Amino acid sequence: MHAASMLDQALTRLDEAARHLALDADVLEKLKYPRETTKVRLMIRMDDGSRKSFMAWRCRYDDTRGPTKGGIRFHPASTMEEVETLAFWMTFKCAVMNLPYGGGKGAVQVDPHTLSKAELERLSRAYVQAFSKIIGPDRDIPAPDVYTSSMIMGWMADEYASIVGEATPAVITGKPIALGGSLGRDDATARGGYYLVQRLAQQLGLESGARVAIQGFGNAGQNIARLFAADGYRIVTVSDSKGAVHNPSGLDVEKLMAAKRRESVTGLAGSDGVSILPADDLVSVDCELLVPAALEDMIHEGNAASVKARVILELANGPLTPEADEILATKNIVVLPDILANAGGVTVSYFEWVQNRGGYYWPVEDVHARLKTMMEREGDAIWVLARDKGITLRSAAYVHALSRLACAIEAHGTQQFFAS
Ligand SMILES: NC(=O)C1=CN([C@@H]2O[C@H](COP(=O)(O)OP(=O)(O)OC[C@H]3O[C@@H](n4cnc5c(N)ncnc54)[C@H](O)[C@@H]3O)[C@@H](O)[C@H]2O)C=CC1
Ligand SMILES: O=C(O)CCC(=O)C(=O)O
Repeated sequence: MHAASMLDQALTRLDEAARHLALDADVLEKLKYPRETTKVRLMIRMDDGSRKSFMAWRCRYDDTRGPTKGGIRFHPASTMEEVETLAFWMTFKCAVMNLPYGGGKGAVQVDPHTLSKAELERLSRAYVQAFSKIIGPDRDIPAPDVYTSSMIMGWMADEYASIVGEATPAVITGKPIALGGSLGRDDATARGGYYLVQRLAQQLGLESGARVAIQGFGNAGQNIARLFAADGYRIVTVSDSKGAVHNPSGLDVEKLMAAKRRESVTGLAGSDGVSILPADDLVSVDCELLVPAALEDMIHEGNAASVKARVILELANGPLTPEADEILATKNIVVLPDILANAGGVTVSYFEWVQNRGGYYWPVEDVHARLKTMMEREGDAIWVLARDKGITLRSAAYVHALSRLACAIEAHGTQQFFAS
């Protein structure tokens, strides 16, 4: 991760989108900087009685369109710049989907795999204690991201309830169903991307039987593998942080998931024609559809030219650098951009928040139907905008979001209300 320049890189997409709109200078001034980022050193008791501290952040990038919304990441390489960049992307993602939210994000710099379950719970509760004045159902609403889960969201919701003295499920989404989570949030990130590909399959030249390579095999990667495999796509290569496995005839997704539960997808190597591949080679595998579903900057100046896929579905946030975008455009590779492609997660988080506030819970079929409608509506609008303006889908997604943000900034007038 090139964290130092991450936000500047992300802002180049804003500048590019601004060229296609007649915007007041105030709009760009407002969106160029995070509104507030809070940094806290969390201190927890370890199982052996010692104390250990961890750096943690929460950024509320922009709240013009509503309370800030975005996940919390537990990762050893997380930095403040990464959190601010992810929060910037959330601002645009929520606007792309027309959700009544601004953008936020949080992180703890930790490798959660080195903690016991009890230590992980203490760390999750410590995060909420530290940020309890920043989060809130009408202020800032966290959710899961890399290496956080529904179990962690449940602990966090429970901690918030004990701080404020009443159950407040709408403060956090991605919770366990038993604590007010929504049906369908578990696979929503992948499902949104899947609905988008289904909708655009003809224009993208994709059909059942197409070969798919997936980078990252967590929530987003596993669920997209399952959904595509059930639809007749052939999953030929999959990677996780330990390495990659490859089978040109197709990998068995259930077996991949079992191997991942044991430790890593690489555990499948040696069986049924499955070979190990250096993880870096995944990007250049022969396939029609490449799905980055891990971390930022995985496709860059150094490897973009080797991509053979016709289409890239960005389930990860920021997996392509701006330099990679340029190289891929010259190769006519279509990129379904993160702020649209992975927006299924936050969209079903929004449904969860709505259900929490209404106290009425929807069947999973309703969640799926509403998600499909929204992915298709915004996907179609962005496709048409890109075609009419002769720009990439990424630029069109930013133009689409920026015009909504600009309207909201203007509507607020000069004295924007800040809930503080
Ligand atoms: N969970 C969610 O609701 C959403 C997640 N995203 C994004 O999707 C991406 C993945 O997130 P999740 O699946 O939720 O995380 P996760 O924690 O469930 O899984 C992450 C996966 O990435 C793998 N990984 C880590 N480093 C890697 C590397 N260098 N090469 C290959 N694989 C590597 C891990 O082994 C793991 O399988 C992130 O960019 C996240 O921000 C985006 C929208 C929503
Ligand atoms: O579900 C949410 O609220 C946010 C998910 C997230 O962090 C993301 O879309 O990157």
